[in-house]
Formats: sequence, C-alpha cells, structure tokens
Amino acid sequence: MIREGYIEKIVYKSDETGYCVMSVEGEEGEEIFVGTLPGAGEGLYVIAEGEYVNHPQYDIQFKFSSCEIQMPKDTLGIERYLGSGIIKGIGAVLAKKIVKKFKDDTLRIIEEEPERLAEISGISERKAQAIATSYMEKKEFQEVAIFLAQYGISVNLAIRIFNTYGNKVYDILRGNPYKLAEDISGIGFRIADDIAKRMGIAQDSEFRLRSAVLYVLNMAGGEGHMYLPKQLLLRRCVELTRDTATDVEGIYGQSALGYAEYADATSAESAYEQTVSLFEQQLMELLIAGKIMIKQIDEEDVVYLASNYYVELNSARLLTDLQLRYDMEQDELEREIQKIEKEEKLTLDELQRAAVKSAIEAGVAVITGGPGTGKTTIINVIIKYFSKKGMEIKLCAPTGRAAKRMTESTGWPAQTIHRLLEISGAMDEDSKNQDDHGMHFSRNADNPLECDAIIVDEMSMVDAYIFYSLVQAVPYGTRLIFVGDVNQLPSVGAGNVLKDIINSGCFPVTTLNKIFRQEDGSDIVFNAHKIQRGEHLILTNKSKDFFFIPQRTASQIIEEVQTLTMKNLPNYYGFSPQEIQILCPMRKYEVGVENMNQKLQNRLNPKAKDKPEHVRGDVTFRKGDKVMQIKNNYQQEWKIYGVSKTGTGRGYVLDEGVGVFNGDMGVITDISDYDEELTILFDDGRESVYNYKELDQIEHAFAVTIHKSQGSEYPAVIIPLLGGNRKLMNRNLIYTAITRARQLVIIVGDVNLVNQMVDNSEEQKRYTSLALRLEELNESME
Ligand SMILES: Nc1ncnc2c1ncn2[C@@H]1O[C@H](COP(=O)(O)OP(=O)(O)OP(=O)(O)O)[C@@H](O)[C@H]1O
Repeated sequence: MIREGYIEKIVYKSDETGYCVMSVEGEEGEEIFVGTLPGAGEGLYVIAEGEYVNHPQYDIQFKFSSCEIQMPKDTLGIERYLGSGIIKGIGAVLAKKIVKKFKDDTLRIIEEEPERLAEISGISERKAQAIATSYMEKKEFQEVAIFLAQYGISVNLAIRIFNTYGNKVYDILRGNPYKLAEDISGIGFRIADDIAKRMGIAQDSEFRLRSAVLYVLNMAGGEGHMYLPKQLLLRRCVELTRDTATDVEGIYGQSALGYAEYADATSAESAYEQTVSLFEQQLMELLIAGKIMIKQIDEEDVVYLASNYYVELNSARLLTDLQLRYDMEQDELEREIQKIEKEEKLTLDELQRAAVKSAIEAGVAVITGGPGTGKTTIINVIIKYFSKKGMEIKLCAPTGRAAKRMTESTGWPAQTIHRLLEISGAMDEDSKNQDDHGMHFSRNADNPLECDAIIVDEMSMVDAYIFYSLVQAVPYGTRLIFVGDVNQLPSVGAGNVLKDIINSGCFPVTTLNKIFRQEDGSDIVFNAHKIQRGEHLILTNKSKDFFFIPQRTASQIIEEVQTLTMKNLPNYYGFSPQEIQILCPMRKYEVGVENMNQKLQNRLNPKAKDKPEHVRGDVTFRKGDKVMQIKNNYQQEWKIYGVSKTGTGRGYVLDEGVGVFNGDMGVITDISDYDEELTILFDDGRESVYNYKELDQIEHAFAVTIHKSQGSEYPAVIIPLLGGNRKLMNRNLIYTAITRARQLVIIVGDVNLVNQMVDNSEEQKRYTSLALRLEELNESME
C-alpha cells in the first residue's frame, strides 16, 4: 500500500543505519512512518510503500519497505525544509525570509540562480554561494544515500563514499565496487565484496580475484611491506576470498570453496592448489596490465604493486646519483672542525668527528645513534661548518613535532619534509594510491630545491613514499645527511628506508654509541641504552625519573593511570595533564588506546554546559578534548593567527597553508552545530576547521599508540602494560616508548612484561627491497 505526505517532524533518526521514525502529514492526517530512509529531513515530501502495523507501545504505525523522497513543492514545505537546520547557514528565520521573497520558486532559484539569494538582506554573495553548495550537496547526498541503502550500506558509510566519489558513485559501484576497498578507509574487501554480491557480480568473476590480489597487496602496505613473497600473497588471497564466499556452488565450484571441510587432507590440498592456480592466472593478467611486478629475491618469487616497485627502484637510482665525493684537504678540514669545537667549547669524540667529516665529504651520509649520543651536537657542528663556507643549508624532519624540536635544538629553522617540498594539495581523485600517494609537491625533479645541503632528522620515521618525493627534488651536487635512531620503530608508512640505506652498505654510516647525557643521573637515557643492548631493567623505584607501579587488573591499571594524570603528577611533579602522554602498545583491549581514551575523557574533560559536543558513532568529541589527526590530508587548510592587540583574542593571520598529517596533535577549541564544524588548534599553532563529515580523520589522543608517538617527545610518559600480542610486544616497541619521555617515565601494570619485551628482539619483518636495489646499482657501476 502506498502512503504519501510531508515529513512534519523527525521523531528519531539513526545516523548509523538511516532508520527513522517520523511524523508525516498526509491525506489521512498525521501518521507515524517507520523504516530506513537516509536523507530524511523535515519538510520533504515522501511516497512510501508498506503496511500498517500495530505497535504495542506506540499504537498503529505505517511501516515502509521502500520510500521515495521528493523535494517539497509548496511554500510551507519549502520553508520547513530549509529551516530544519539541514542546510548549512540557514535557520528558521532566514528560511522564512527566503521563501517570503521567492515563494514556490525558491528551490529553483537556489539551484539555478543562487546569486539572487543575495537580494535578501543578511545574505552576502559568498553566503549565497555557500547556501547553494550546501543545498546541492544535501540533495545529491539524499539520492546517493537512498541508492546505497538498497545495497545495505549504512548512512555513515554512505557519507564516506559520497565524500570520496560525489555523484560518480553510481558508475563506480556498477563498474567496480571493489574500488571502494582501495579508496575508502573503513571499507575492506569484505564490505566491498558484500556490495558486489548484492550488485550481482559473480563470486567467481576474474574481476573479484584480481581485486582480492590488489587489496591484499595494498593491505600489506599497512603492515609496512613494499612487496609480498608470492606464496604468502596467494595464501592470503585464498583466505580472504574463501571466508567471504558463502555460495557453495559459487566461487570455485566444488573444488576449492569447501576445501577446509574435505574429509581427507589430500583432496583438501588439491582443492587449495586449484584455487591457487586461479589466482596465479590473475597474477599474470595483472602483470600484463602493468598493475603488479613479479621479481625474484633470494630465489623466491615476490610480488609488488607496480607503483611500489618503481618507488623503490627510482629512489635507489636518484640516491645513487647523489653519492658524490667531495674530497677535502684533510689538514685544513681538521683545522676548521677544531675551530668550531673551540667556538662551541666542545671536544668531539672520534666517532662524532668521523660523522662530521662524512657529512662534509660525502654526497649522502648517515648518522645514527640512541638518545644522548650527540646527534644534535653533530648537526650543529655541520651547520656551523657549511654556513661558514657560505653554503645554503636546509633542515627538515618527517613530522611537525620533530621539525619543531629540531628548530629548538639547533636554533635554525627546520620544517617538515612536506613543507620543504612545498606541498600543494592532493592530485586529482583518480591518482590516489598511485605512485604519488595522493601527494603533489611544487618541489620536484622539474623544480628542484635550491641549496647545498639538506639535513633530515628523525630519519627512521621517513617512509618509502615521502622519501621518494624528497630525493626527486634534490639536485645533483646537493649533499644529503640523514640523522636518526635506527633502533626506533620503523616508519608508520610502508618501507624501511633508514635501515635499508644502512644495510645496503653503499653509503658512509656512523653509528654513535657513547652516551654523553648521563651525568645528570637520569635513568631514562641509561635504561634506553640498556634496552638496546638487551639488558634487563631493575624493577625498583630508586630512580628519580623512572618508575614501575605494579597493578594486576585492567581496571586497576586504568584507575592508577587516571590518578597519576589527574592528581599525583600535577601535584608532586608539577606536570599539567597536557604535558603527560599515555602511550599504549595497542589500540584494542581494556588497556588499549580506545578504551583508555574514553575513560580519560570522562575524567580529564568531563561533560559541561559550556562545552559543546558532537557525537559521532560511539565517540563524543567535546571542546577541550586532546585529539590527533590519524591520516595524511594534503588538502586540509590551516591558518596561524597572531594575538590580538588586546592580547586576549585572535589577531591577524600570520601564516596559512594546506596539509595536516598523520600524528599531528592538538586540542578542540570550538564545535559549531550550526556550521557543522569543529576547530582544532594544533600544537604548533596551526588552526584548522573540520566539517563534521571529515571527522573520520580525527581521534582522541589522551592516550595514543606507541607507534603514533614516534618522532614526538613529551615531558612525562605513562606506559600501561598488560599482556598483548607476543610478537608485537618487542624490544623496539618498549625502546621507542621510553625514549619519548624527556623528564619522567612511569610503567604501570604487569611490570615484568618490560623485561620480556627486552628479551624479544625479534622485529616484525618488513618486506622491502630498497637495500637490494641500491646494491644492484652499486655493483653495476663498479
Ligand atoms: N663530545 C661531547 N662532549 C661533551 N658533551 C657532549 C658531547 N656530545 C654531546 N654532548 C652533550 O650530550 C648531551 C646529548 O647530546 P645531543 O643532544 O647532541 O644528543 P642527541 O643524540 O641529539 O640526543 P637526543 O636524541 O636524546 O636529543 C648534550 O647535553 C650535549 O651537549
């Protein structure tokens, strides 16, 4: 049965599923309609198909199975729709004014002649445009959300899909729903596969198998790999597609699908082999199409996404080209270094001296060492030397925080690698996940950097892609000096660049091992070096800056962490909660980042009348929350404001640009439901405004994972430890966590785990081949 009418009021609406309860004014008077209708808004006209049901509590309701939305046609409906808050920038009063002027022509005017909205007092031309854009977006989104709902896609997911593709979504879904898994975070192969099934794409389609291969390779990038051994890739592909296939006659007929249920091992094995051979065929297809590369490493076939292969190969070529020698007259060089030592009132030890010399004499040099071994001291000497020679030097680091620290410790301006390369937003949509990984830099091979030497700090955090972008922009004859601590965790992004450069043996490497910063009695540096050597820590609390607090259960640990953050550290050590960072080994579990953040938000920044909030799924963002950007966004705009003349408010814009990156931390300073916007002030003074739709890139950061803390330092660090994946809980991880602290480390929980982690020196294997490519090039030149 069909019922239609205007939506008078939305009684309930789930943003996740699109399910809503609404009061509809139709021919029969006001009735309650219930069902899934993403995009429902007050004032819209709906034509629904369904039936009346008798709800025990709410009486008779019209339950619809499908529902079409039409834009309102009469003035009342239009006014209600525009005034319902659904269109950014229009409230009830303005809606009334607009409709009074344009009557039932209002929606046509907004769509076709939006500039005319400016005829109304209070609407500037800019605002008129903004209203039109918001209106069109809402309208298009309504259509897309309804289309996607047919395939069981929730509203939240629909928002993400719509943000990525706009109205190209129809073609993409019909053509290749698996593209969703490649392009949209939060959609994995399984969801895309489910959508594909609903769209009628056959389970045994070659298309599906190829998508699975590309998906597995892409996902491997998330684990840091640039390639996968072929056998491992095939195994993962079979696993992935087998789990999702439910149609017994489907994917591989009788052979492979049910191989796990085969009675005897031989037939299960042969079924597996058959499945594998289907994938092998598709590997060939992908190879011919130029999507993947198959190479041999140690006599084993390995498979790369083609873009990854070229990132490594070309990086190796470019780096090898920079490997020049600048031979100096040794006595003179020695004299000049001694002069700087005198000026700096410093005596370099042998290794430090060798490091300085290699940076001066080699085209590419690496300096690595743990905390307090003198890396910064050496950078300063090198800067002094080059600047005395009138050479132009540039300093950079992979993250904003690391660049800021470099500026502070050297007194020279350092910037992020992204800014050094003059990031200019993302490439167009289609180029995402290609070689450039969505990045576009003004400094590149055609427009290289103009300087004589570039010093890169925190090099362990540099991933394969940003490294490739960097070396493309370095001209022949410019020195590159990489400084870092090779024992830190490798980069968040794929690759193992610093280790690979060192392991290639193609460039001079100085490993600093003497600790200079120890005499102050600090146990942080001392313990960090012990961990690096694989020695156990002594779990007593005799230190002044390194403590262990044993606690047995997750709830005790959480309670302890809260007390430390709220009371003990502020009271006894004078740290503000902002200066204390909680670092967890994992995201999940009770003492993981997600749960910790929820608990800490309640205590550190509780609900209050003057603190606006925005609820998104099961996360509540609140003014005053500590947050972190969790992916690179090359287009996100930011501004840095000066202080106003009165010294209280915001002054002029001092700087502006684009690009907010994975790991950038800040505080929510404003939330506006009216504009659907949330403002974040990042630690380095950049302020950036996020639309509610973009909040999937923001997470709470009262607690962060150790991985995300790389390159940052905090006055005080608390590390909760309780169980966890044995493989992940390794020496590298605890070393990285501890070296993030400047003044205080507290380990809470199962403190014995610290030494178990020290014993676990097995690092997670990263399949990368930059070292191999460098070696090959070097050999070919000999
Ligand atoms: N040759 C030296 N003689 C005396 N003191 C030194 C020497 N080299 C470094 N130091 C001192 O040791 C301390 C640590 O050095 P520096 O900050 O350069 O190390 P780092 O490796 O950059 O450490 P971190 O990574 O922890 O910042 C500093 O106080 C520095 O002045």
